[in-house]
Amino acid sequence: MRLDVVTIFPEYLDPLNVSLVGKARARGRLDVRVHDLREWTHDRHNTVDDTPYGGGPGMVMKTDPWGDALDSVLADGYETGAHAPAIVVPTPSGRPFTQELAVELSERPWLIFTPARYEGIDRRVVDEYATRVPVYEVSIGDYVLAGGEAAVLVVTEAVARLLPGVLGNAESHRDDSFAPGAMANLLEGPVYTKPPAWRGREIPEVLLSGHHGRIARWRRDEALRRTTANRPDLIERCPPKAFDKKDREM
Ligand SMILES: Nc1ccccc1-c1cnco1
Repeated sequence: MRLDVVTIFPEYLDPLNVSLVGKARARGRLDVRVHDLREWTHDRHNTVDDTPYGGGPGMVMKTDPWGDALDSVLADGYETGAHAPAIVVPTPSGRPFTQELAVELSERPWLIFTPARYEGIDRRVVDEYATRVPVYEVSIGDYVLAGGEAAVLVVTEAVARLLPGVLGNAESHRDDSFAPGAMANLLEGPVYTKPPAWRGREIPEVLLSGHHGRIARWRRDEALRRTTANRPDLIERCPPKAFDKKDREM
């Protein structure tokens, strides 16, 4: 997968050089290119924004720098063999970013992120490029950020970990919260590791029993408990599947 990010704060994307995404890049699973939007400005002050038509607070990001940047990134990608790009616009007014959307994005060969600052990007930029490529307007949650770069980090990590060969077997995303299966749509329950006792706190007995069926049931009960407490909407929306026969017999 190729990822391009066009931003006025390229250094904000430095975390893409470390950890899971950094390793995926080193392994050649991910080709990440970060571009400074100001490269496509031509005035002395490298201007990227202006006052909004119709008045109102804040500034709006201008059409020309974005248009020149996206034309350049698209041309470069096509010239180097990339194909089927999609533009991802982080915005508070976008569709919610979910695991399902992460899976959809992970199946695309090329994503171009356009994190905006200020009040957003002149709408004509999205309208123009939506005639050429799929455009995903995506929100990572109902809160206000100063810009979309943090959302790019979130989306990139959620997508990268789904790429083949990025997660080792030990880190399989099979048991993720929201992954399909009996625990689908349930939050993950508590986890424990050595030592067996810590400051007078012991491990739940069942986890030491070696009885896989009882352990599986305990984990599901704990997941149900946590989901009911923290995300009752997930229970209402998709009642968890019953344990299948093999679980009951274990
Ligand atoms: N608040 C923001 C400001 C600028 C660009 C994206 C966002 C955003 C994305 N998801 C939630 O908020």
